[in-house]
Amino acid sequence: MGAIDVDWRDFFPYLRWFPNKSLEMNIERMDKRRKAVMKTLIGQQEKRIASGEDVSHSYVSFMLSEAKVIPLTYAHEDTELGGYHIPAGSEIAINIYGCSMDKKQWDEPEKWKPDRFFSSEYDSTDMYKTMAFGGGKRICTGSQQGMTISCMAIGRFVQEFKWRLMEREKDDVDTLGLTSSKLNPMCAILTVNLQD
Ligand code: HEM
Repeated sequence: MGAIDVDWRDFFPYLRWFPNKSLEMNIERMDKRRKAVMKTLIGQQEKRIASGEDVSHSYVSFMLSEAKVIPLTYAHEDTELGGYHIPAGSEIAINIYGCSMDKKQWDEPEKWKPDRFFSSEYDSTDMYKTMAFGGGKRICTGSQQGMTISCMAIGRFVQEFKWRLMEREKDDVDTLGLTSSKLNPMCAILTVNLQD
């Protein structure tokens, strides 16, 4: 949640001094809760390791052994990435919207064409194609579960119900923040699909 929260000051770096208290408090609250959970998990794992239990295949052990966890978007030292020179101290934001609209990667990217994923050209298991789950070492650990639940839920909604828009409802999707959201909540009428 914190990662996709938008701080408008990022778009106007010269206004960085301007306070944005609600965002900062929100991030602080999430950070406290995350730290409390992580501290407990790490504590439990450390106890298991100290007792000699073999926990080498656990995710937390892996993270503990590689504990120099590097945020994806901050360059600690001068580095080369994809042929670009990134000076130390730079913050890097990946333009996922731009990647998803890249015509070299996607045929008619602006069109809603879920059928495109039937083609072998678009491998739905290729996590880097959409970056929906992030990437690298900190990639979403629940990606498989997220994919399974989302696909199953959407499939069931489509199979079990007939969908139609409320009268005068129009397709007014627009991009707000970092994700695409409806400008106004969509009102749809669902009826149970009794045909099958
Ligand atoms: C469709 C559903 C989901 C989406 C779109 C999603 C997306 C993401 C994204 C974008 C990240 C940040 C990755 C990065 O920093 O590169 C993330 C991290 C994470 N997600 Fe998910 N996620 C989903 C479902 C889940 C589920 C079901 C779980 C757990 C059961 C989960 C657990 C996590 C955890 C633990 C992290 C932090 C990983 C780390 O920092 O090492 N996610 N997720």
